[in-house]
Amino acid sequence: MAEGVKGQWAVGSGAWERPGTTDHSPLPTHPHALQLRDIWLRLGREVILRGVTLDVPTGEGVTLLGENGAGKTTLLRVLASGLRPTRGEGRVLGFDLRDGRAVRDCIHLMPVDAGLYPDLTGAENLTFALEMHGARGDVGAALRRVGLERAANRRVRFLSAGMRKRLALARAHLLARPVTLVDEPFANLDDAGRALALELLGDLSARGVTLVVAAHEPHLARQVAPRALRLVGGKLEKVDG
Ligand SMILES: Nc1ncnc2c1ncn2[C@@H]1O[C@H](COP(=O)(O)OP(=O)(O)OP(=O)(O)O)[C@@H](O)[C@H]1O
Repeated sequence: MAEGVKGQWAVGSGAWERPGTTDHSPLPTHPHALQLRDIWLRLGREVILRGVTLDVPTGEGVTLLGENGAGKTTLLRVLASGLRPTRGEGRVLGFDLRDGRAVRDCIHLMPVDAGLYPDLTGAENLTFALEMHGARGDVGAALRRVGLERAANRRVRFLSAGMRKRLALARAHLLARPVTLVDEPFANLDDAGRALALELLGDLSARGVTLVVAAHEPHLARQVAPRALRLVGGKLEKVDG
């Protein structure tokens, strides 16, 4: 732990079993899934985040709101250690954000564009994701659950936007990382797809996964991630009600 921040971070230890898989190798757990302290981020000439401080107890669900361009995706990328803050510090399950490898092992980010490999099939994308995390799971069942069994052997580049979103949700559900960040999970989905997204994310939440859901549909997102925060002017504001 860096000098100067001792005592600022809650500590804890334990083991995490990957829910939904047959792989029970322990991962660290911690009373706080996310801890951010005065995070600033500049991208080019623009300062996107201007002092974001956040504590998310493990297992809590957070809905992240904010208008287009507010910085939701950027904040999710910081949390996934994909972008290094210009200033400030953060921890994911006790791991310093600068320890990208440790953070990426316990976190999954579902990007807004689904973040799939276009030249792999649906089944290959899921299998590859499991292998990357050293986890096991039932790829066929995951594809069936999201209604993509017939698309299992089609390359992702030939799937529709909604089908890709379903596949990305299936991957997030299969991986069930202790901290799961989802960027606009309801976009591009039909009514049944939105219900499915709620079901899969609700399932993760019920298993103790800490969810952060960036969305423009608070009425949906808060069903699975009740605490709502809004990014305004690069800072987080509490949303009442
Ligand atoms: N690579 C980049 N370089 C420079 N600026 C960027 C970069 N990526 C994003 N931005 C800027 O950061 C700001 C926040 O973008 P971000 O995608 O985080 O917003 P958002 O809240 O997710 O928006 P939306 O609701 O439209 O998805 C925007 O002004 C955007 O132009």
